[in-house]
Amino acid sequence: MPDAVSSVGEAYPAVPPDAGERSPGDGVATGTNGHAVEVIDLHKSFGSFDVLRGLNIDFVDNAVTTILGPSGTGKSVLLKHMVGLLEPDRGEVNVFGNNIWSLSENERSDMRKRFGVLFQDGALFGSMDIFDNVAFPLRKNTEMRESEIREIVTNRLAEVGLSGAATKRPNEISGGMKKRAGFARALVMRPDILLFDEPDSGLDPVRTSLLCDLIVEMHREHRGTYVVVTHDINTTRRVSDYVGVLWQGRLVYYGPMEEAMASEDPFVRQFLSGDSVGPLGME
Ligand SMILES: Nc1ncnc2c1ncn2[C@@H]1O[C@H](COP(=O)(O)OP(=O)(O)OP(=O)(O)O)[C@@H](O)[C@H]1O
Repeated sequence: MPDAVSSVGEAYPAVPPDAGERSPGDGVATGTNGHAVEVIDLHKSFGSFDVLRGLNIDFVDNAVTTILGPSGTGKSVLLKHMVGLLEPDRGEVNVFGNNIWSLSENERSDMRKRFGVLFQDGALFGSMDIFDNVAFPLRKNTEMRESEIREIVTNRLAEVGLSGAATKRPNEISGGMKKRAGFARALVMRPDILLFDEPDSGLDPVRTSLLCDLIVEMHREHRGTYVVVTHDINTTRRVSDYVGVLWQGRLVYYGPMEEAMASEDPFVRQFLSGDSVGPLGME
């Protein structure tokens, strides 16, 4: 297993990522330039539908970047490329300076272990209790003794406020608790990069706020590069260091959170205000 902690730097780079036009191979041969993941000219089509159409975005090491965008614009497809579950038609995804698709299958598999993913519904196994769900990645991917696993899982469950739910099955707990259990499981391998696919979906505003606080707290505690896909402006405001807006398979805005909130950019303004009039249409 790769050393999940040492590769992550301590501070945010002062310079935000370059979201301009680039070609594969540009400036990626050496190191990461403070970027955990670099997405370069990414294209992906399904049949005749061009989903990603030359997407460029870099994810700053140790920062929380939120990706906003209308439904169907390719946010989940982007996350799947980042973790190496989808192969680009064109372009590159470099993780800590390595193009995922230049790696051997074994190396790619090791690379995937540097990611944690929190799916919309927590993606818990219904047949296992919460403890076993959280322990699953450790049992599958490591040689750890059961006593070590117990200690780690107990700590992670305490951090997400689920100590009392360890023996419950997923169908015995609420949607918010499932998300927290999914979060504990995503953290258990000490990932360098954590991907959240709409962590707030299906939660009421109070539980959304509590989950956001937890994301911020866990990031402060464990560090790492967090990428949060959401439609929720309150989530964006609460958790983000940087904000990107995706539309029609391209990045149409990128900036630090405070700038995004004050931005006059028409894409950002329309998304933040939920206005039906503006550049973001149904097509
Ligand atoms: N494996 C696939 N095969 C065919 N089409 C796909 C596949 N995966 C995604 N798509 C299509 O790509 C488009 C973008 O999907 P994606 O799930 O990335 O959107 P999204 O921006 O995450 O939307 P939402 O906010 O609604 O979750 C959609 O039209 C979707 O149907």
